[in-house]
Amino acid sequence: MADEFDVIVIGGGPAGENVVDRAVRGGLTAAIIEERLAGGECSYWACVPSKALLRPIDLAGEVRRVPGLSLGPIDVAAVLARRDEAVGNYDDSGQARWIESVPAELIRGHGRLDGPRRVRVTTPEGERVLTAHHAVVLATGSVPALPPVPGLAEANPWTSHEVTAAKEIPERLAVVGGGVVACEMAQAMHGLGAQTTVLVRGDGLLGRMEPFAGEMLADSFAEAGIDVRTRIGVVGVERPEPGGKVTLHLSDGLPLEADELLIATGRRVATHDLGLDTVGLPTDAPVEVDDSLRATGIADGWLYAVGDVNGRVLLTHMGKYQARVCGDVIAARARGDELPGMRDLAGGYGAPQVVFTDPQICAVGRTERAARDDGFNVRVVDYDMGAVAGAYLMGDGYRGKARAVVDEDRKVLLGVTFAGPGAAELLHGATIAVTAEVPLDRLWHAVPSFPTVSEVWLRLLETYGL
Ligand SMILES: Cc1cc2nc3c(=O)[nH]c(=O)nc-3n(C[C@H](O)[C@H](O)[C@H](O)COP(=O)(O)OP(=O)(O)OC[C@H]3O[C@@H](n4cnc5c(N)ncnc54)[C@H](O)[C@@H]3O)c2cc1C
Ligand SMILES: NC(=O)c1ccc[n+]([C@@H]2O[C@H](COP(=O)([O-])OP(=O)(O)OC[C@H]3O[C@@H](n4cnc5c(N)ncnc54)[C@H](O)[C@@H]3O)[C@@H](O)[C@H]2O)c1
Repeated sequence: MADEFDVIVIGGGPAGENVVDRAVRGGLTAAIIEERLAGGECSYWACVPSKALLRPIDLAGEVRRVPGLSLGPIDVAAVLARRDEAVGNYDDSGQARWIESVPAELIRGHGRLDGPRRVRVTTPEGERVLTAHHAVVLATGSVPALPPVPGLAEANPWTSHEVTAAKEIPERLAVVGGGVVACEMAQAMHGLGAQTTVLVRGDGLLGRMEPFAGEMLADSFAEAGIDVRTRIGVVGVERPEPGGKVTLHLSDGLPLEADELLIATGRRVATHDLGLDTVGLPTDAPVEVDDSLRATGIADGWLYAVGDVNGRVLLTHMGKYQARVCGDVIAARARGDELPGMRDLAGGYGAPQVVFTDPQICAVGRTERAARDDGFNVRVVDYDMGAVAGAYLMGDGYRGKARAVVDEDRKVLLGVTFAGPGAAELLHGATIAVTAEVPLDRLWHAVPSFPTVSEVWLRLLETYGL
């Protein structure tokens, strides 16, 4: 006799956990299947450890900007120990207790679809076959992708997994990629003592954001001594001794030697051995969903996908948001409401994101380019954040820049980007303004406190002409 649940979730990361929470709140029974650690990539090998490694570097930057404070050398062992604490020493018993408290059943093992509404789980004790009354939700996340460079796989390079769990800081680190993982981890490893070279295939860092953000970050990296090389490819890799020195052959013809190599060239969805073929879906592509997070092309609509695996936005907070929508939708449909109101709207506005480098790069909504490509009547307003009184008080030589992208037809914000120290906490105001489509003449009455960096909002609106 098969085990039966109202909802079965495959993948116990932040997205999967939030589906279970919402579905159970909606009166359903649920099971969640996890093959590694409950809490997912985010808790152990991504967001949490990376931010634990970056926090001291961020703070050191702040201290350097304020006269009268002195900074001793960073105690690397203490930083790594705090990182270990932040990831619960790779023990998920706290998360497992939380799942029990929902209440939901945590099933440890590898889950795969086995035809409509059925999930086969390989557990340490043997095989279990589960049946879902209402829904199966895929929340299996993503894994690092290695480009097909000769010698690379054999060189056993670091990916985000190894760098966030580093036990030692390499003397010389080569980083391939110019995206968020490359930038954050180059900043962290350099700050902890690695001589760091970043090899970027494109023209600059953070190519999906406003160009000034990547330029400011590249300037800051150069000042700090991080060597950023753009328009360069890796054509071959050699590592004769496992764990020994690694030589990168570059497209400019010059070799680069390093003690460790970090590949940060993006991710692919975790759909390997997930049984997608048993329900007629492609096995190596993101699981396409509609705005209620229901997989498209499935008869009876019992399959959903949330988080990285649907390829919409690879960010924890967006995966959790999708999960809340998805859990509520499943519960509503189970009650017989075939057209529940909940929909993923936020993704369409442009997700908020903070890159935790120095300067912090924060953005929500559309960049100028994306807004123009989408056909909006765009006006761009820029302001030097260093000219705001609150920024001066934050420290000497505060440099920052803000950009607002305005829809001139509706007089609302389409996107906002801030680049500057401590800018992360400015972002949510922008997220509210963009998502709620607050009219600019109404936003004008949201008075920022003096002397905070938030006064940049006032200056942006004045520069616009209000
Ligand atoms: C270095 C790094 C730093 C990041 N920092 C941030 C950040 O600061 N902020 C942010 O918003 N995002 C950040 N991200 C992105 C974030 O980690 C992901 O968007 C997030 O983890 C996605 O959550 P998820 O639940 O979809 O998947 P995951 O967190 O990947 O969890 C999926 C879970 O499913 C399990 N699983 C997979 N297949 C199966 C199976 N067949 N059976 C059973 N279990 C399975 C996996 O073991 C895993 O535990 C970062 C990513 C990286 C790599
Ligand atoms: N603070 C945060 O919010 C945060 C932090 C880390 C990661 N993340 C998320 O995790 C996801 C993965 O991050 P990522 O940095 O791995 O991916 P990414 O897609 O952001 O960046 C990948 C980079 O690698 C480059 N690249 C791709 N293929 C290459 C190749 N063959 N050779 C050389 N360069 C190549 C790309 O041009 C790009 O610069 C992102 O979507 C990101 O949003 C978020």
